[in-house]
Amino acid sequence: MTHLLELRDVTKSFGGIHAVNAVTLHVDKGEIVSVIGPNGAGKTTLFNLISGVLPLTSGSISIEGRDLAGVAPHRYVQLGIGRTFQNLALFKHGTVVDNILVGRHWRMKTSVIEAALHFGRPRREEVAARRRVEEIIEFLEIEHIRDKVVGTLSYGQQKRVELGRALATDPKVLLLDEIVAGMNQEETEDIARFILDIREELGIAILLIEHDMHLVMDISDRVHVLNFGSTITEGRPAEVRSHPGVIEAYLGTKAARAAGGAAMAVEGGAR
Ligand SMILES: Nc1ncnc2c1ncn2[C@@H]1O[C@H](COP(=O)(O)OP(=O)(O)OP(=O)(O)O)[C@@H](O)[C@H]1O
Repeated sequence: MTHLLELRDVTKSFGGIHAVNAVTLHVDKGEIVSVIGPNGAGKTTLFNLISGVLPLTSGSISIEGRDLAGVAPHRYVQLGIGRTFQNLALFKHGTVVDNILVGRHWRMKTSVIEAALHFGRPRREEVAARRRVEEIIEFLEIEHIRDKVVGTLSYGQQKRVELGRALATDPKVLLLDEIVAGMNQEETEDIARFILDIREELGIAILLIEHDMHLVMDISDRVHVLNFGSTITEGRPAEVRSHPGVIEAYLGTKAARAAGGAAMAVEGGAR
């Protein structure tokens, strides 16, 4: 079976450190998969490999059966890999519309030179791009801030704009890097709802890195656990939560105490 996104024995070394070590994982259409692990486990490096920001040391990554070896990083977006970043990477002086439109332009086929030579396609593409941006704005319920300068918005609103920009690339799989970090509970619940809607209504698969264990356990179909770059285990949230290797990996760290507490609360139905 061809998976939507497939990593096989993916390794990334920095000098002597295996930041990611022989990781094999996949995401199928319609799935929400989370990658968790203590600080330094290799999660961000893994995302940077999947989105073409970093080259692999060894192994392979494919999307819809197409091996990404030799594919230029900017083409990853066109092949359907979209992402958000851990630290907001928005144009703070641009409006919400401008920022989401940037995502659309990453996806568009027309280059600047082509745009200078032909008129028909670029113009049609531009009209279609603006229409798509408006659909995304409506989907994310941010009509009321569409013309606001991004730098003036709250952190939660900015995160939503970043989500919008990633959606504007029309991804087949969307990588969300700690999308709810720094958000309050209400904002987190809003994002959880949007993630589920993105899957249900837009048919986009999701791969997320997350420290918020409530979110992970609530919305993931499968959870992949890393520690020191290697996979500890992979499975349904309930299986992963009680895995001895996972508990051990988290024990003693701050994230672990939060995670352990969250896991227990979830198990105990305290939410
Ligand atoms: N550019 C780099 N050069 C050298 N080492 C790196 C580089 N990037 C990451 N590392 C190392 O690789 C390991 C994995 O780091 P990574 O940032 O991927 O972990 P993480 O799971 O995302 O951590 P966090 O939860 O804190 O964001 C760490 O030991 C880190 O120091």
